[in-house]
Amino acid sequence: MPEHLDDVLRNLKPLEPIELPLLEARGCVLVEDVTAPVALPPFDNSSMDGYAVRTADVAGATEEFPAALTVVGDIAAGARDLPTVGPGEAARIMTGAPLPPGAEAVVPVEWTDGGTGTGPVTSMAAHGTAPGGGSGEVLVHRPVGEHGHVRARGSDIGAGALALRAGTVLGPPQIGLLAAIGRAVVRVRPRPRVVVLSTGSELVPPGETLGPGRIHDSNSYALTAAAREAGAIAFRVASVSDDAATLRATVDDQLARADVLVTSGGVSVGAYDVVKEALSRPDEEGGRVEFRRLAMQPGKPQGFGRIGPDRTPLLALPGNPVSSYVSFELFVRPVIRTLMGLPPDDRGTLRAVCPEGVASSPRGKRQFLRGRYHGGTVTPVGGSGSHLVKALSDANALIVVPEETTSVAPGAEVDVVLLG
Ligand SMILES: Nc1nc2c(c(=O)[nH]1)N[C@H]1C(S)=C(S)[C@@H](COP(=O)(O)OP(=O)(O)OC[C@H]3O[C@@H](n4cnc5c(N)ncnc54)[C@H](O)[C@@H]3O)O[C@H]1N2
Ligand code: MOO
Repeated sequence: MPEHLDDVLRNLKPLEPIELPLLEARGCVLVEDVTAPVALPPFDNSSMDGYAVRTADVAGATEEFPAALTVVGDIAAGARDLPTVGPGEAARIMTGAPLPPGAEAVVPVEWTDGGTGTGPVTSMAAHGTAPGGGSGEVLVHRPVGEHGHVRARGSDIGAGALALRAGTVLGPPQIGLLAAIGRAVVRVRPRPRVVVLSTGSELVPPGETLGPGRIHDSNSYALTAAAREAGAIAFRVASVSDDAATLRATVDDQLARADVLVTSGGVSVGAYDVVKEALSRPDEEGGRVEFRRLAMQPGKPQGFGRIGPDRTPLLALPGNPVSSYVSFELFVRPVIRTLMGLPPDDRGTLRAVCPEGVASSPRGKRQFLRGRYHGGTVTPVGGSGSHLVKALSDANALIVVPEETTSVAPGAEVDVVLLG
């Protein structure tokens, strides 16, 4: 099984970088060092709604003996023409507004009478209802130190400094930083385009009525959702019936928009296993898919190859719903991550106590049982049947039983891979 993953990832290179608008770059890997063209904050500004003052004017101020200052203006965030604050003066100032010339600090409005001539206030009167707030007199009840409640220019990042290093994965805070320094587009590894195609003449899309012997196509939905969750741009193709020529034509058509192709079903040993039939032969460019049986359960039959003019990777997953999902986790997710320039395995394994144990596991096969993990304990859900989609949806983890282990005693520890 690890050998199969090695084969799948061999010679797989991250996609060529492209420029993307910020929000499209979320989750992508940055490929350039980004420096800040401007300082953050770009100017000294107030961290409180209050009054910009000269510290000497309010030294020793108390509620009993307040400092009375003349209000020389009102400074809202975004203000351009700033009043100069001279001795004995103050300017009413809002959070984020530039510190005016002459002022050295800000006293929060709660330390003042807000210009009301009464006692301490808890807020300012709204400019709309009391437009005179930028004039008159204010009584300040407490002193403030130099730079008090002032956010200094460049205190976050200086102009010309490194904001983000190449290789950073762009999460929401990094996207926010890029926006803050004025970057609208960035150079990143793009999301791979993954085309998901299920096969089987029994398949009916959800929303349509089932006829005799028919089932709803669930794999293409689960796999497309999984590909998107892994970071890909995923397209779901309507299921293809068990006809090799139709399947081959569909796959060839889809190559134009695929960085990766994923199929489900048709890889076992039955008479209608058309994926094998359609993709085993070499294509015009010599690309072909190789089919194998791996020592794992679920997910024993697997196909992998590079096809078409661009040698597009194709992973042919088994049709049983749990098998296809587990196969995606083990093989397709690492492909998507590698193409994005991310480390292939982000899930990791942890140890957990399994109070119920595992009664039996096939010798010589690595078994991936579905489990519910909580606080260091994991409980198997639904048994080993690879048709059990409800149990899969109840699970949040895979319990990994190694090849040489044929049972796990109740209360023993097991390896667990947390899902999603
Ligand atoms: N004689 C043998 N039979 C089987 C073997 C074997 O070694 N010898 N292996 C079994 C294992 S293990 C698996 S896994 C499956 C793999 O079969 P295929 O990949 O050929 O898949 P299908 O036969 O097309 O379907 C299997 C099963 O899954 C259902 N299915 C298929 N596609 C979907 C879908 N899109 N949504 C929901 N369900 C789907 C399908 O109806 C079948 O029930 O082979 C075993 N057999
Ligand atoms: O490998 Mo099958 O995938 O065991 O059900």
